[in-house]
Amino acid sequence: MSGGAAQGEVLVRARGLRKHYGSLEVLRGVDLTVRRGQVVVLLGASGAGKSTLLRCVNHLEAADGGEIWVDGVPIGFRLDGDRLHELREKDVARQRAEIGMVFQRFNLFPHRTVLANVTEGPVQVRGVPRREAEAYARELLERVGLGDKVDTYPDRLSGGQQQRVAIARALAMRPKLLLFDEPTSALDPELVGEVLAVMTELAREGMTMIVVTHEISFAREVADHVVFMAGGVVVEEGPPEQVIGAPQHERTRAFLARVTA
Ligand SMILES: Nc1ncnc2c1ncn2[C@@H]1O[C@H](COP(=O)(O)OP(=O)(O)OP(=O)(O)O)[C@@H](O)[C@H]1O
Repeated sequence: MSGGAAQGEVLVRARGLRKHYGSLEVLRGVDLTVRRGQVVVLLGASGAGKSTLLRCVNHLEAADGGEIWVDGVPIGFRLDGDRLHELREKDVARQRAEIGMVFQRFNLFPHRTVLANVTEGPVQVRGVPRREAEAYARELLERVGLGDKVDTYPDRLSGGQQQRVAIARALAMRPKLLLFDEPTSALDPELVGEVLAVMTELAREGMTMIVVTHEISFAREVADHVVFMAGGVVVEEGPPEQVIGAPQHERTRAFLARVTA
């Protein structure tokens, strides 16, 4: 989608990432590289570790081993000269503010208008003046096709509209990276397209994105790079025409046959 992005600088680099819950090893040495402007789609069956990987990139989970760097900054640590220090809460909040996340469930504040849902982060986390945050929020809501819904409350919106508010909310922080965790799987089928259209537009504009989805046509048409995970490891990765068009691994073939059936 992003054309020359393959030559872009590395924005996310994970090396040998490990994570376990009790005796369950969820990530067993995962490497991931995302370049600026790239759209990377993570595919894999339920339990493969995709969400956990996203949550490690976004500070929602701490990895047990390995490293992740976002824009040259190690997640969980701050570099001071050549010394690593554990981040303080404030630093973590700042790092997270630069990474937008859109979840399967939209997690909007029900008692706040659409506009207030979008301005909340910039006003409270970043200290952006409300007037400025509101002007930008209106612009973003216009972009996701909800310019006429600013004063509406979330429960008056369809699932697709709520997810588009959630995307505008993630963009309001002016993130350098957007993470999507199955953004369309809670939607009625007829509403999936409107959310994918917004995501496709963002990809065209050069937003760097990691997307966990089972929407194979989105992966085929929009992704620059597809990563197929199973059992906490990356089984196969490459451009969509390779991983989706001509998968090399039996597990990838079986997965694709199942989701496209
Ligand atoms: N907080 C947690 N505590 C215990 N186990 C967890 C926790 N989070 C995830 N798991 C387990 O880790 C495994 C991987 O989960 P993860 O959500 O990363 O997989 P996934 O590939 O995203 O699958 P899904 O599509 O179902 O979300 C699953 O077996 C899940 O039950």
